Amino acid sequence: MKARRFFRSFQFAAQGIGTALKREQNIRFHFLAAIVVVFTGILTGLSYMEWLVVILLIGGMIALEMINSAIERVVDLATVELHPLAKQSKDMAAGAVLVFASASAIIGLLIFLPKWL
Ligand SMILES: Nc1ncnc2c1ncn2[C@@H]1O[C@H](COP(=O)(O)OP(=O)(O)OP(=O)(O)O)[C@@H](O)[C@H]1O
Repeated sequence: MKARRFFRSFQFAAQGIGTALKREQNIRFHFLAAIVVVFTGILTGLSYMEWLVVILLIGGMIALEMINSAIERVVDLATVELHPLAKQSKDMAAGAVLVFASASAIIGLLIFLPKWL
């Protein structure tokens, strides 16, 4: 019974990923970018620790982008009218994505650049 419940939750989560991929261009872009980064990592040759960091950043970026999309949907569901709190909520969520993306880009450069130069 518990295993069935767990499987159902897993199915819903997979549906969420499918919906995000279908409906959100940003998330498709992040998946594509992740594939490019993994191939570049294989060609460049990363250490065990560097792979751990890269995988963490890729997973974190996609997960955060999905949370951002989820927040946008909840806000749109809560109000169709313009509201300062709706704007703050959407903009903060977008800001969180920007913060993580900037940190990921800097870490990516710190990992890859020394190997290429
Ligand atoms: N209900 C609302 N009330 C006030 N401001 C809003 C509301 N909905 C969106 N905004 C603001 O308007 C701007 C543009 O929002 P818009 O809806 O175009 O994009 P988004 O919903 O943030 O993202 P996406 O384009 O990916 O759907 C953002 O600053 C957002 O915070």
